[in-house]
Amino acid sequence: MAAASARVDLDGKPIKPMTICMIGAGGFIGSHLCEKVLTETPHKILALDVYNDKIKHLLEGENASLAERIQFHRINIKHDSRLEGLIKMSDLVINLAAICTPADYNTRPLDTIYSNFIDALPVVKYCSENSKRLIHFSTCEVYGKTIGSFLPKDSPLREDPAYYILKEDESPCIFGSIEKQRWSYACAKQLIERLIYAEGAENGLEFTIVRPFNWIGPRMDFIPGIDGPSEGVPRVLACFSNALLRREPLKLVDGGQSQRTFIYIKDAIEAVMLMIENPARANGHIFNVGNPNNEVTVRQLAEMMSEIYAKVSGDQALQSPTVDISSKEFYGEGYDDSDKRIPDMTIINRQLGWNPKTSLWDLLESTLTYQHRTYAEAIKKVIAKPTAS
Ligand SMILES: NC(=O)c1ccc[n+]([C@@H]2O[C@H](COP(=O)([O-])OP(=O)(O)OC[C@H]3O[C@@H](n4cnc5c(N)ncnc54)[C@H](O)[C@@H]3O)[C@@H](O)[C@H]2O)c1
Ligand SMILES: O=c1ccn([C@@H]2O[C@H](COP(=O)(O)OP(=O)(O)O[C@H]3OC[C@@H](O)[C@H](O)[C@H]3O)[C@@H](O)[C@H]2O)c(=O)[nH]1
Repeated sequence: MAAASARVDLDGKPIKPMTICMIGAGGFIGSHLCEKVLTETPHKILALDVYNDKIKHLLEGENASLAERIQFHRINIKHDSRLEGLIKMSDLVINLAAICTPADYNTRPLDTIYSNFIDALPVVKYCSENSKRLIHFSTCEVYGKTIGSFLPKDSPLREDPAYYILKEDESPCIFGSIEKQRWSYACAKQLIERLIYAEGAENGLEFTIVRPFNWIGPRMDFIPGIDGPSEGVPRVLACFSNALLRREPLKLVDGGQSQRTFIYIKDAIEAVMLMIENPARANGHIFNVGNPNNEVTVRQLAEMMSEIYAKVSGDQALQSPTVDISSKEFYGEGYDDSDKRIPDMTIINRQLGWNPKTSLWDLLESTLTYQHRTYAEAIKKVIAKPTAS
């Protein structure tokens, strides 16, 4: 791979091939990161996960030169003595492993807290003790609610970006009360961020923390009843895709008034690659990774997805494409929500010169084309099957 080994970093220095221990490599983000690393760099991957369905095409791929640089280890990091050895064999550790679907935060708060804090502890410890660089995946949810959300509805200050733009080094983390168990995830992620930061300050751990802002694209989560449990509740992209595939109305939680900025997974992966290959610029930093230009309310997202799905599938959109549902009915007791999430891009721009490219319309069009191609036939078969009475 002569071309790949001649690659240089942002400062013109040659990038040495490395071995990356990727924990949670079998998930949505991990699968895209594995693909990118294998196809565009000479690096090797030790891929750790309990599942590998989303990276099977890389492990058994027709392309042997890719498959020989990735080694899958079926490991649950909760209890597996092989973890430290694999970390020791690596130059860089990337930890993606987590329970990260909101339907779990208030219904399985213990699992959520263990997964996002306790289970991440040994990873941080082994990295620190063995002087391994760590890229840890946190979340935009650590910001919680915006300051603006506490102002009166008609306050002109709500229009002032100072009250809603989320900055890594300035914004506070604002969560709801303990009864609102939605925040169990954000709180666990915040504490592991603080621990990693402290390991950096006191023991010299080389770290980068990533705060993803709603990354979406192919292979995200699962379609209930097809490649995941029928009663499971994935994140919004898969919930809405499932409804579109089944020709059912899209459910808007509490009227779909919450706002999100969505970023195409392929844009976001470019940012992670820059972090991987530019340690001098990325170490010691926390990075927002999102697309501030792609903001919509959840209602607008539903309307856009309905329009685009009609175009890619050739089916007419439903007469009433959405239906309102209370958060209590949809998620159960203890749900709460982030009102608005716009990332400030100053730090990632300054350190890595990165900017997202893909518009919301374009990323939904390519993602829904994938969803239709992957699931439409399977859904038709399930719908056609008579149900047992
Ligand atoms: N997708 C997003 O927009 C988003 C947003 C914010 C934060 N994040 C964070 O990014 C990371 C990856 O998210 P994702 O969207 O790819 O989620 P995902 O659920 O698709 O991937 C997580 C992977 O971790 C694995 N895993 C979980 N616990 C494990 C354990 N004990 N041992 C081994 N493997 C384990 C899962 O099997 C899964 O394959 C998570 O830490 C998540 O909190 C993602
Ligand atoms: O069918 C649905 C699903 C979801 N929603 C709403 O859509 C919004 C987005 O929901 P998502 O399931 O994508 O999850 P959220 O954006 O709330 O949280 C996510 O943020 C970043 C990551 O850390 C996690 O992946 C997850 O916590 C929420 O307001 C939710 O209430 C619906 O209105 N209908």
